[in-house]
Amino acid sequence: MTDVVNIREIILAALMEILEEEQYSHIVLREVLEKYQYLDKRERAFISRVSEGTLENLILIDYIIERFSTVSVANMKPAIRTILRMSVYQLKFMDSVPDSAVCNEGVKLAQRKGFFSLKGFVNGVLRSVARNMDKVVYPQAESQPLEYLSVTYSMPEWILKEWLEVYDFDTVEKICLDTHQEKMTSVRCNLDKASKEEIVESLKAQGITVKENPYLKYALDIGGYNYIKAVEAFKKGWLQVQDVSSMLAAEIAAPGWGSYCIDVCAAPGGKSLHLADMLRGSGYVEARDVTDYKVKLMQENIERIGNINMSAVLMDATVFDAESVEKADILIADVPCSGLGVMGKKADIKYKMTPAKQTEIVKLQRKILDTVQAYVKKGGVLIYSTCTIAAAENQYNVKWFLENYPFRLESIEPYLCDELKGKTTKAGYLQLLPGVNESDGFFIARLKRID
Ligand SMILES: C[S@@+](CC[C@H](N)C(=O)[O-])C[C@H]1O[C@@H](n2cnc3c(N)ncnc32)[C@H](O)[C@@H]1O
Repeated sequence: MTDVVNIREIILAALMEILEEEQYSHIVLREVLEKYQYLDKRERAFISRVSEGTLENLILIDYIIERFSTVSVANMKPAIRTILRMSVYQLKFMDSVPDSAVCNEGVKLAQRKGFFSLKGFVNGVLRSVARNMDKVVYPQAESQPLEYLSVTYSMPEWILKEWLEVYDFDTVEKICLDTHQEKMTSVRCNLDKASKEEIVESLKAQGITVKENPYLKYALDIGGYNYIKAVEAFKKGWLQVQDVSSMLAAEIAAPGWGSYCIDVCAAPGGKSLHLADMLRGSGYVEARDVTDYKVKLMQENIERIGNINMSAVLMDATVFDAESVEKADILIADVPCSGLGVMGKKADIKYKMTPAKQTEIVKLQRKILDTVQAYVKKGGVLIYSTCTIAAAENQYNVKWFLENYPFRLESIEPYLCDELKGKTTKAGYLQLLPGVNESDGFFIARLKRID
């Protein structure tokens, strides 16, 4: 590596932004890798691995630090806390870096950041961790199930408690484990533009790994590419990056020929584009979102694909629009949510979400539903979806909605493969669980207007 100290300084700065300044990890890390494109592949891989690994395992790392530090992690200076965290990640998970190098670099980093008086503290904690890592006693599943799940998988206890109210221990452990697994990317093939064979061939010609998706014939799982915008099949508009769970939302919406669709929280446009493809030039899709930036993002996608009956519209879903009343055959409310179903892709979500923030999100979801339900025609369908596993945002919101508005749940079994049919699908909704299903965590309900 060209300059190990600088590489670690880059990681420290990125982690500080994410953990101490509330920035989103996927944005910070993308910007860092763009900025340091000139570094060699190994150095960039080191930056990604240490940053992402530290985030994914933060609770476990803090647990280890607490065993060897006289100062609690919460009371440390932010830079010292972050140096210890990223160093302990390397000690625990990276055999390729010698312990002595991790300790020395941690101490040098503290010095470079001006903490001369804390050099001894950093050195002491790191060397104790390095010497005694094998002796750390961890919570056991039998005697301390909550602490065991929390420390082993670095999952906040409040989230686990919510899940354990609804699912058994084994299911919760599968969800937790899945957040640490490397994932392939789901893509939706646009079979009107190219056959699946052509798309697979084009991907393989670029050295990309391709796997069939178990739930939908036109979905593929791909891996081993660097940058999606450089993938030929993507540039030609043959495929969209979209998790299969999100594709299922459009499948369950099942727009008929000529349907008018309104997607009230549409950006970046995955489900809207999917609906437009399904309409095959008939009907129309209005893809709305609340910021200029996001509407532009959708416009870019519309232009790349070309020739579709869809427009991107700037509109706040919490503000009533009289012109939309009873206009939609299909209304998609893929509302903002806590995102606990996509933690495997965005490791910091689990630390940034809190019960108070979740309560605010539920209020926003209900406000959006309250406003947009009137846009559904009589006999039309409202699809309510989220990328979370929280009952408060999913099942309880649907229950609240049915108690207050003239809709009923409708079976979604006609739209699902056998593997996905289960306890609730006849009743009209589906909760996908990462680690149990081969998808993100996602919730979909099909609600039909009855008055
Ligand atoms: C879960 S994402 C939607 C993903 C999208 N449906 C797709 O499939 O690509 C939620 C979206 O809601 C948007 N949003 C948040 N508050 C909103 C509001 N008041 N009105 C409209 N859109 C809003 C966010 O900008 C975000 O793009």
